[in-house]
Amino acid sequence: METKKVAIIGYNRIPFARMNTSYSEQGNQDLLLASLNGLIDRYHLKGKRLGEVAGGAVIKHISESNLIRETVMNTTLDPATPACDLQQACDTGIEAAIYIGNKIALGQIDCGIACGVEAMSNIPFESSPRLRKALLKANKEKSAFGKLKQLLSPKLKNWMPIPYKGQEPKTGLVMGEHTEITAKYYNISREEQDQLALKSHQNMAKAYDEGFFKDMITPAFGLDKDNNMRRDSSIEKLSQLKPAFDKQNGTLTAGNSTPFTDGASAILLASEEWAKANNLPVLAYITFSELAGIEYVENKQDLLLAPVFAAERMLKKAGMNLSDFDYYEIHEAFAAQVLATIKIWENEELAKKFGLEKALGKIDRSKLNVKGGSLAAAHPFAATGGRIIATLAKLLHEKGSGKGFISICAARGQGVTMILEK
Ligand SMILES: CC(=O)CC(=O)SCCNC(=O)CCNC(=O)[C@H](O)C(C)(C)COP(=O)(O)OP(=O)(O)OC[C@H]1O[C@@H](n2cnc3c(N)ncnc32)[C@H](O)[C@@H]1OP(=O)(O)O
Repeated sequence: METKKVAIIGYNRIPFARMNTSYSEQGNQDLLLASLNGLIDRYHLKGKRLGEVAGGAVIKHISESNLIRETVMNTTLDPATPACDLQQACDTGIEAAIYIGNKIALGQIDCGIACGVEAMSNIPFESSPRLRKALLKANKEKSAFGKLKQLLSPKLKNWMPIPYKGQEPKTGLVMGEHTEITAKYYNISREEQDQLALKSHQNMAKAYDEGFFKDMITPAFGLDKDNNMRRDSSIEKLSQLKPAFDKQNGTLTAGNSTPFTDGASAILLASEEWAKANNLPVLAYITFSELAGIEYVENKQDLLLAPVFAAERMLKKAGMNLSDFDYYEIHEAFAAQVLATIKIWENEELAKKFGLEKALGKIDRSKLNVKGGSLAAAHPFAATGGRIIATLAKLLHEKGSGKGFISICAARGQGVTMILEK
């Protein structure tokens, strides 16, 4: 069976905001709706029935189990547009693009939207198992006295809401603690991390000045720019920040780690035929992608390094070398994870020790995250994939030719890589 080419046709996101700042009153639906509405307006999709909308949020309330469909129903798309919720940690957005892309490739749909959102300011709190049991039992009691007896049975401490900590259940460590181990194990210095963080902010500030984001971002809830991006950062300031996860001997700080973030993004994918029929130019094509997992309970240092293997498998299938690309978009969850990933790809000895057949080639650093990365834009988990794919598609469209490489690491030891081609 012949497959169709998967074209990236459009994009839209809202500005990303540090948690508890500009979007402190908004939930997942509000942010996603703003992002989808911007996309619908820009590409004149009002009233159209699309093949499917797929995406998700990493953290949702119980009432949001059909978040994407619920949000689509609030847009001006034809309500006959079906939708699907996906969740896969920080690779949710890119996995949504792969899901929609595969359906287009197989001819099951001719167009669709891949999207992602994170409303960290409004994340749900969990309740203790003891309290949950008491509430369920109280519900079953017939008499008011019986209900009261059940409700009063849990100790006061069981009534405390349990906040999100982002720990890996299998290790009990948060991602910053894992990445602190990564930095030490792979000898990633504080200075290298701070330099990468500074470059991310400088690149993004330059991109804003040049108007790169003008047709990519729609203002929302009074915010018109990513509010984590700093023009006042410097190596001096970054080097003075205190370690955040290993207070004594750590190198990860608030400056070289992403903050918790609110935001949403969406991209429009289609077959070439649909693009032509709708008079919309193709920005770039998704040509390859790969998902990998990695062991990280014994090897705590490797939690965010699964893209190392994804890249090896993907490049082999594509018949390409890591040096063959015009641009590289590597998700900066932490500067240390980016630097460790690249070090393993580039260093023959380290690559073999890690389990690769051989080193994958060099990355020209002047082609890396040229419009800023997650350290500057910040990182609303499920929305990051859309931001990265959109950025690379626009870069390739402006250049008029070439290839781009994407790498996104995620919690639970998973990672995705992707190739876009003009
Ligand atoms: C989920 C997945 O699947 C995979 C992934 O992507 S993993 C990534 C997941 N993300 C995380 O785990 C988030 C990790 N981040 C955190 O926990 C927190 O942001 C953190 C502990 C690193 C920092 O939290 P914090 O201490 O509250 O940071 P914050 O108060 O904003 O900043 C501390 C200081 O650094 C300064 N600072 C931050 N960035 C700076 C920069 N670039 N330049 C200069 N100064 C900076 C701030 O101004 C602040 O200074 P003051 O104290 O003088 O105000």
